[in-house]
Amino acid sequence: MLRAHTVSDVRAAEAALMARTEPGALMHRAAAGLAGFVRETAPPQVPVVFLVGTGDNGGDALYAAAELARERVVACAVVDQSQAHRGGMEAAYAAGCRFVGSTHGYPVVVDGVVGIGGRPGLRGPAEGWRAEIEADRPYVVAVDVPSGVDVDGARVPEAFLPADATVTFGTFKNALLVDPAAQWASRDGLARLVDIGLGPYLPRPSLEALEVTDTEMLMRVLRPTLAGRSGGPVHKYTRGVVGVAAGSSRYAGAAMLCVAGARAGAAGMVRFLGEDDLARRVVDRYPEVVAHTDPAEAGRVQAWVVGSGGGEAAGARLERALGDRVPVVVDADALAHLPETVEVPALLTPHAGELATMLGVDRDAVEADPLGHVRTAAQRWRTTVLLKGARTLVAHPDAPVRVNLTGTPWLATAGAGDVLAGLAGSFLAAGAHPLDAGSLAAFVHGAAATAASGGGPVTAGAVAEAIGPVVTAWRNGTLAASAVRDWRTA
Ligand SMILES: NC(=O)C1=CN([C@@H]2O[C@H](COP(=O)(O)OP(=O)(O)OC[C@H]3O[C@@H](n4cnc5c(N)ncnc54)[C@H](O)[C@@H]3O)[C@@H](O)[C@H]2O)[C@@H](O)CC1
Repeated sequence: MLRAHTVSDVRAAEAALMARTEPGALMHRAAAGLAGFVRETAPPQVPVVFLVGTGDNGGDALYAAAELARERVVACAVVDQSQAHRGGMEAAYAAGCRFVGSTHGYPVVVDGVVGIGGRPGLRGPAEGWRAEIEADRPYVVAVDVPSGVDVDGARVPEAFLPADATVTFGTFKNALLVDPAAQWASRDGLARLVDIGLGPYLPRPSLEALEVTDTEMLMRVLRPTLAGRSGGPVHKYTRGVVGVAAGSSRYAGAAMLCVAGARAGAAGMVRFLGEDDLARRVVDRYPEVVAHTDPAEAGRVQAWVVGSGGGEAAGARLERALGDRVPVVVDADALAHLPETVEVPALLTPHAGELATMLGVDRDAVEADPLGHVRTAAQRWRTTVLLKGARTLVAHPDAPVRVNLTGTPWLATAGAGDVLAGLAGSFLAAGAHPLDAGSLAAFVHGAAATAASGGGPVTAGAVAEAIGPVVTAWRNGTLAASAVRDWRTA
């Protein structure tokens, strides 16, 4: 798992580690990692300017500047020379760095104005540098975090310094993984992490993200299928049955796509419950699905998916599903019918607009602070909430929030959410905890979209078709990290 920690947890871990290391050792490790990244990014003939603030973030920048000044032209623009890191300033002078007041003429800018000690926003000369950068468009490398962002909340104020890449130290920070701040931290989607030895001193993370190397959670959900001799015989019922009560005559496609997601996942069987005509069309399309039109005759399921394209029937369907006392995915129209308390293990899957309605706030407020709002909803219903977005979040009231790092902007397409809900339902039916079902579904869904897209437009149906091969590759260890996401920006 990739992990992010809060500022206070990073500071506590740093203090514990510093008590056992030479003074300045951590800063030198950070600076060496930063200098190494700049070296990889820009050839030696490219001059670099370092923006230096008054704290240790500026200290990292100064030592990296000193290291690189032996190889290339390096300048430092310092917020306040009298308050800058003393050892770092001496090293930069001794190495022959130029001291300048502007970023003009430097194709690479390293932003060491503030790191985790910064208050959101920019002040003093940094405001002017921001304007210069906006005009000149140099390549900006942020030190630890882009200066001015809200590091724990991942929100962005009006004034901050967007980066093309970020080099971070010890662990990820929330602002590097969660939008909107994460959008401004790196053009290819993920900050570079430099190990400075904090690992053993870090507590439970604030955020976690599944990676291609994390097959353990997937294997747990596949266990009913792969149990073999120790687990007894395997048949479709032991793998789990997922019930899909989705779609309406108006949104027939939602039923198809939700079933497409459900049948591609871990469950052994899909039951569909819906209107006569729709049930017939689902079976025509997917003959392996068992369809019912009368709720009283729908057999047992291990999990329900309710609401995708559900129209007016969504409320009644949700009530009925909750009455079955099995885990449930509550999607789209059914979210408006949530009871005050949900008594079964549940995964709520709103997008920003639906979450805003659930919480009685504006959609803009959710988009400006998705992490805060998904946490609020998880607490409010004491259940797992999956907030769909470019970086989908899955929050449970008692666990680190999971952020999904797979996918492509092409996945923002009609019907993709229906596929996700069905897929999550199949993992629930196979016995996964809602937090794992949601995180696995988001991971596989994003990876399938990336595979199906190949860098261009993709349909929700094509995403569903790509799920099986992605699960197979993930299980077999042949899923490449570079193949699960495509976040290149223009
Ligand atoms: N905590 C750690 O484990 C490590 C921290 N290191 C570096 O140290 C940084 C944290 O250093 P500090 O605690 O000194 O804090 P920062 O350097 O992030 O910022 C604090 C300084 O910036 C000023 N400031 C605050 N908000 C501002 C704003 N909005 N605009 C302009 N100036 C502002 C403050 O007056 C203070 O002087 C990390 O981000 C990282 O770069 C590294 O040296 C390695 C280890």
